[in-house]
Amino acid sequence: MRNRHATAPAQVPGFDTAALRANYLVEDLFPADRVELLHTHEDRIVIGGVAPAAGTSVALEVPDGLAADYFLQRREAGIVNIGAGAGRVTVDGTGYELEPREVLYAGRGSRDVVFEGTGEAAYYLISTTAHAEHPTRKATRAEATPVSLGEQRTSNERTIYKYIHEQGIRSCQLVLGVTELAAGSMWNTMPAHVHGRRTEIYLYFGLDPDQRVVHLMGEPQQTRNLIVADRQAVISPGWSVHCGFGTAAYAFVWAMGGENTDYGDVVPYPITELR
Ligand SMILES: O=C(O)C(=O)C[C@H](O)C(=O)CO
Ligand SMILES: [Zn+2]
Repeated sequence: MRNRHATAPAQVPGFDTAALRANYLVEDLFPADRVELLHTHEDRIVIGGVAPAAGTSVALEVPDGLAADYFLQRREAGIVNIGAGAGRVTVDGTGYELEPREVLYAGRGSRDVVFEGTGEAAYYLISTTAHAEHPTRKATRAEATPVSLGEQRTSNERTIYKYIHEQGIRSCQLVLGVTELAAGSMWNTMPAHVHGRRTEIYLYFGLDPDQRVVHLMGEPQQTRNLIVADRQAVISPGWSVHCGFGTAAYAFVWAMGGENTDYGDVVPYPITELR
């Protein structure tokens, strides 16, 4: 399991492009033969990914760094099929079919998680610490809570599908959804915001290989940018804005862990206030 230390905002002005990418961008998350994992000390979130070959299956192993008997012994996880075709995840012997962009929540205490390869499915996992057991549950796109935001005029017309949240699949601290942009809309998350009580991670997907998302991060008064490719993630500490624009169509999984699960607990910064 890779490890990322937490950073302070005062470090950011001293980071060059390589250091920014080394601290906040996560690349190479979807191998075929194992679940690639990365732990960040920002709210102790673990993200992972696997894209098993058709006819194979890959189990979620517990890495040494968690010092646990099994991965979800003290954790919960959200799993999203970000691939182009259906997949199947088995949790403690129960199989869950996951169509593209559908979400499975696996509660604390789940022992065996297995990702089945269909050739087209790719599984993204995000895990936060958990102090209580909530039932393992899947949600289809129709069961998600859609929130429509933005306008065509400002190129940010989009639908935020909330899956794991206070009115949806319940969790200890994980809040997760998928944002889809309307055709021609390129900007996500405008106005940008921060939420000091939670870390958020965006996993961009559905982007053509020769296109990129320009992701803005940093304190609102001193932003930096990361050039992000398909299936790469960006870690946003509680002090960092997070928004971006794509050079072509894309979607992203956003997920948060931290002190509360109140989706609305954010401080927005209009574009006119960003520097
Ligand atoms: O497009 C958006 O706006 C988002 O997807 C915002 C995320 O939901 C988010 O950052 C939640 O804090
Ligand atoms: Zn946010």
